[in-house]
Amino acid sequence: MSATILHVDGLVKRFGGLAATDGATLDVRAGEVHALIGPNGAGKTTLIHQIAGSLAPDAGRIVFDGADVTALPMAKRVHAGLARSYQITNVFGRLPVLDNLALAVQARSGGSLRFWRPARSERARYDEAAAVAERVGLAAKLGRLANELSHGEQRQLEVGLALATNPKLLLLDEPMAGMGPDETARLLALLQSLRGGLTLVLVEHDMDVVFQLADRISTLVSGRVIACGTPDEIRAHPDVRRAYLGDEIA
Ligand SMILES: Nc1ncnc2c1ncn2[C@@H]1O[C@H](COP(=O)(O)OP(=O)(O)OP(=O)(O)O)[C@@H](O)[C@H]1O
Repeated sequence: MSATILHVDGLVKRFGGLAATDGATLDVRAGEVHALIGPNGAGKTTLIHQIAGSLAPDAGRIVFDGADVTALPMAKRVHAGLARSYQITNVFGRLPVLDNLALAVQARSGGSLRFWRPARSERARYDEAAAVAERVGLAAKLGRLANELSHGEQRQLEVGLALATNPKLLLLDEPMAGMGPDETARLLALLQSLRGGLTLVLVEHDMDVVFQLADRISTLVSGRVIACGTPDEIRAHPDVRRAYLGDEIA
């Protein structure tokens, strides 16, 4: 069995009187694809924000790759190898795909946005950006402006921007949202191709995607993980069926 790369212990986040996460506990193994599912409002996105570091928990602990990162700001978590795929609003729409990726590579190296840089490191950065573009299926679109990409291609670019930070674990919040069947199939194939070297944690409402992609699934209800297991175990789990899946996957 693989080692645990992420241990989430008793995370709580309250918004006024509402506990969006209410003692969420979860273990993610190195190299696995781990899906978070649950009904609307169960706290999935809140949990992803807490793991990424964009939302501070009110209680609980996050241990990543052997270190307690609960109090670390997001940028330091990215440096430690814990990255989140962002919505396209965070990319430079009027810059080409390749430049967006090169900026993400630069951000990882801690580079500032100086206008003078040694030519060799500049070339290395662009070579690396091109390699990431290839990995996410955008090798033919290097010169295309980000805001001219199709919706599915923008999602591929988002994944590429996260990959450019060279993560050990990648968090994805509803990667398939708003995509048609062809685009979904393409992104699914891309995520499949990442398995192994990288650990993936994703929130996804498309159960076909979840059950095809995930090695293990955690089910969140009212801010707590009520069950964790393989797709077969989750499909058959009486509490999960009662709380969420019902006849959907019968
Ligand atoms: N910033 C916020 N302020 C107040 N309430 C919030 C905030 N963010 C989330 N909530 C509430 O916390 C609960 C959990 O929300 P969250 O978005 O984490 O659930 P989710 O499982 O991702 O839902 P969905 O599947 O609908 O995206 C919801 O009741 C939501 O309304």
